[in-house]
Amino acid sequence: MSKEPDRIFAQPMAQVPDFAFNEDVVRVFPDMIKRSVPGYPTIVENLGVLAAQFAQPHSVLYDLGASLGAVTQALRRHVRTDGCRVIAVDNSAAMVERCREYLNGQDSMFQELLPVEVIEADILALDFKPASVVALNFTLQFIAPEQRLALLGRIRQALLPGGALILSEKLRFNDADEHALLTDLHVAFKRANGYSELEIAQKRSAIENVMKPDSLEEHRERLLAAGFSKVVPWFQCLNFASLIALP
Ligand SMILES: C[S@@+](CC[C@H](N)C(=O)[O-])C[C@H]1O[C@@H](n2cnc3c(N)ncnc32)[C@H](O)[C@@H]1O
Ligand SMILES: O=C(O)C(=O)C[C@]1(C(=O)O)C=C[C@@H](O)C=C1
Repeated sequence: MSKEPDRIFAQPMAQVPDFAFNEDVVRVFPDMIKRSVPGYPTIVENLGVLAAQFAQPHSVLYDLGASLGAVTQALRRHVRTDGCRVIAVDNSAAMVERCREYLNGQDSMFQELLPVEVIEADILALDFKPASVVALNFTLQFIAPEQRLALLGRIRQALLPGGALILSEKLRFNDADEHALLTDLHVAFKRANGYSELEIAQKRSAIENVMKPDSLEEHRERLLAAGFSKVVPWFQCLNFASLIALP
């Protein structure tokens, strides 16, 4: 993975453009996500461990909004179930191109990995195959809020008995004090990871129009409305969490 440091928001910008998963972001993405999302390495590695418990023989494992394929690589490190294959999907051409390179690297270093296909597509237009594991790792928050329920409904329909959706998201909190505290602590996390006040402020304004976090309660209610039977949070670090949703 690229070691290039994220300096995207380091210089003052006259007008901060909306955040996009373009070539510039792709180049620094491993550094950006690790320094921005508390618990990210733990979530990614354990997503593989969890997936191994839900993977059903001869089924598909989806990594939706795969970016550079960190989750796909974790699935391939941990899932040993017969006949499984991974489908990684992203609608950023720059991400998909680099993701394929990284997965080729993984193929050349390890044997007997699950087969993987990387597709450049909009997950809202995807024709889902029967799947035992679906990972949405910090992707749903970039989908327009009015499209989220329909997408989760289609994922639920595709899920096989014994499978699971694993959903990781930045959270907002209905209690104003809780929201303020965890937001401040997230800023402290970013500062401790070397981001300046300017970088933190410019990134905040870049993502505010394109990334709309929900509360844990909203996630739970929407997942149940989409037909999931049980929602179990398995990880939270500050204002970032990951949930297991069972069909
Ligand atoms: C925060 S990143 C996901 C990080 C990644 N899952 C990981 O764990 O490293 C969100 C990704 O979702 C992708 N994305 C956003 N909307 C999408 C859509 N409608 N269809 C497919 N991919 C989408 C973006 O291009 C971006 O790569
Ligand atoms: O909240 C932030 O500041 C973030 O940077 C979050 C977040 C995310 O959750 O996906 C936003 C964009 C980048 O992909 C990396 C991290």
